[in-house]
Amino acid sequence: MGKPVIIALDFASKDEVLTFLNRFSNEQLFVKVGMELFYQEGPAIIHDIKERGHQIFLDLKLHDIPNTVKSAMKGLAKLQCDLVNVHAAGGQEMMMAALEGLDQGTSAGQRRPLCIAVTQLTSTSEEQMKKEQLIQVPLKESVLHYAKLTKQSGLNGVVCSSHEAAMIREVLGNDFLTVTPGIRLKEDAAGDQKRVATPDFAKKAGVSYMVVGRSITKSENPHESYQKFIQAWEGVQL
Ligand SMILES: O=C(O)c1cc(=O)[nH]c(=O)n1[C@@H]1O[C@H](COP(=O)(O)O)[C@@H](O)[C@H]1O
Repeated sequence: MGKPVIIALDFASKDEVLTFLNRFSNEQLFVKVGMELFYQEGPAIIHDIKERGHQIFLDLKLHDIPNTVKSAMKGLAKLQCDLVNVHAAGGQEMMMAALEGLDQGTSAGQRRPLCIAVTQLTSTSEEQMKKEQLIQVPLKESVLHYAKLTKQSGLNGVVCSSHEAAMIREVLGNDFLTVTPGIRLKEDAAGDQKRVATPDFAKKAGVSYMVVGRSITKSENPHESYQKFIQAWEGVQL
């Protein structure tokens, strides 16, 4: 596995992204392009980032009828990102359609992007889930249910919080990816995230990749902040 940190490039323009990436000119990063950036800059931004040799998680969280998701994924596969995602709440048929689309859009000799599914957003609390989604089981049970459905659908892993990662690994195996946002150093503000954890907690839980946005991108010294997350991870001996 490469770097354990996926940096969320939640910027509104290509200029801001390039200014940010220039601070890391000698390093190969794993970065995430989400809705904010992709909706402003379109597919061209993927080419710009790939040109610099970084790995890309294209986080568009597809959630629609199976046919629409399949067609969208067929197009997204052509961008040759490393990782893409959907919402598990879209259901098994939709997740299988996503894979079919990715397969169709991947040319011979190219590697199909890995595909993971969001279980419960890390900005969702158990109380909120019960009240707003009318899901009456504990949040961990809901996350595990979605993770099982995701695996049954043939996907490569899930987005969850670090608090559910150990359980998912135990039930679904070490090869099933757990990608966890809501990562903060002790001194960082949680902001809108509800299920947060530190990098050392994440490592002990067996997380595959930590997603970190604002703690790095809004920092006065992003390079130093990035290193802090890497060092905190590497400091934990399992
Ligand atoms: O799929 C995601 O990446 C994602 C899922 C989730 O449950 N929670 C979550 O925060 N994210 C993304 O992870 C990033 C977290 O950013 P920060 O809260 O700034 O570290 C954002 O880009 C979110 O869109």
